[in-house]
Amino acid sequence: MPLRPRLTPAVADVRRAVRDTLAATAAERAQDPVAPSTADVLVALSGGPDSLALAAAVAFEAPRTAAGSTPLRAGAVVVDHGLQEGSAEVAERAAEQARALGLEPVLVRRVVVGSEGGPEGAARAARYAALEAAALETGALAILLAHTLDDQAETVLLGLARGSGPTSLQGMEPRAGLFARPLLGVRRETTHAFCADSGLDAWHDPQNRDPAFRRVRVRETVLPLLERELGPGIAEALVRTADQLREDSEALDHFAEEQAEELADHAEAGISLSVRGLEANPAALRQRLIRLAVEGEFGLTLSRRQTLDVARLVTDWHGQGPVSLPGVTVVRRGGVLHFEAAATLATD
Ligand SMILES: Nc1ncnc2c1ncn2[C@@H]1O[C@H](COP(=O)(O)OP(=O)(O)OP(=O)(O)O)[C@@H](O)[C@H]1O
Repeated sequence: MPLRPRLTPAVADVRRAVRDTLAATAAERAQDPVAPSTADVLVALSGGPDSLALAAAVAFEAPRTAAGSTPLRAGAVVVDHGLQEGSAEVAERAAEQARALGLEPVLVRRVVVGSEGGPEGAARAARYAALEAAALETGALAILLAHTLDDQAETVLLGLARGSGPTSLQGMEPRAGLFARPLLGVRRETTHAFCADSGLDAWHDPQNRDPAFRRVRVRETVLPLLERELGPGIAEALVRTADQLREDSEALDHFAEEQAEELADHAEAGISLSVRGLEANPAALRQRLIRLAVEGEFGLTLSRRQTLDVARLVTDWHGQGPVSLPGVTVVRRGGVLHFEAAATLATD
């Protein structure tokens, strides 16, 4: 299937969207040109229209992106979750399409999906682990995911419906560690038009239409209803809100990290924070300081409820006992909050 794309508006839009990410990766590669690698970027390809359009745009743009004195090399990874009948054939077909587009190497990785975090969460965890392993194997500096503006808008709306805080409402990050999402500014209809214009025959995951999933109902019913009732541009508006929240949230994270350096004391048993320092901070910073302490010291991510339980040792102090978190105990003693490994306290 040699790709002879017409340069339609959709093809131009998707190609343009990948250029910045590829240029950033090329600059990174040029810093370390002798590092052993077989690919510089990997496209995470499910075979669906979004990731197929991404794969085709990257296949076109990568050889035109200079990484020092050589062009950028792009490969692909297809993860076979082994959950649906015929999944191996779907994965192999996607891999064939990637090879035909000129991506190299193209890896197919079969994963075993556990049960922790529900079926979707477990599949996602297995997929991300396989993608990271593929990057390690090939020496790739970035894994490109094909989430679109519509995916982002759905994520924000789902977060609003759950009453989430800014961390969820800011949606998916354009870059997080190895993972990059170059299509977050591109509408799904554009990736679909890209495939049609380029003669690419995408796979349509039946789960993407199954109304048992909240996300599918948001996509197929809720967002179209909002657009009808409130006017077009709702998806873009939701993403603008998410972008503003991300900016504010990043600023608060930055201030909290600065404060943590002043307020935190590291001891053998764990970490402690001065109550007076926590009191002097507004709630948003106090909660971040608590989360930072627990995450930095014990690698535990606190829910909002757990964070507020700990914060009450500061804001609603009446001599109450310790707060128990998974593997961590938080106790207030002498004007200080002590975060200690649960086992340490038990043997005191
Ligand atoms: N089986 C897979 N193998 C490799 N990458 C995947 C796989 N499933 C999803 N991804 C990557 O994660 C992104 C988001 O996945 P998600 O399931 O939310 O979207 P999707 O509906 O599968 O999108 P697409 O239209 O690309 O299939 C995909 O765009 C793709 O880049």
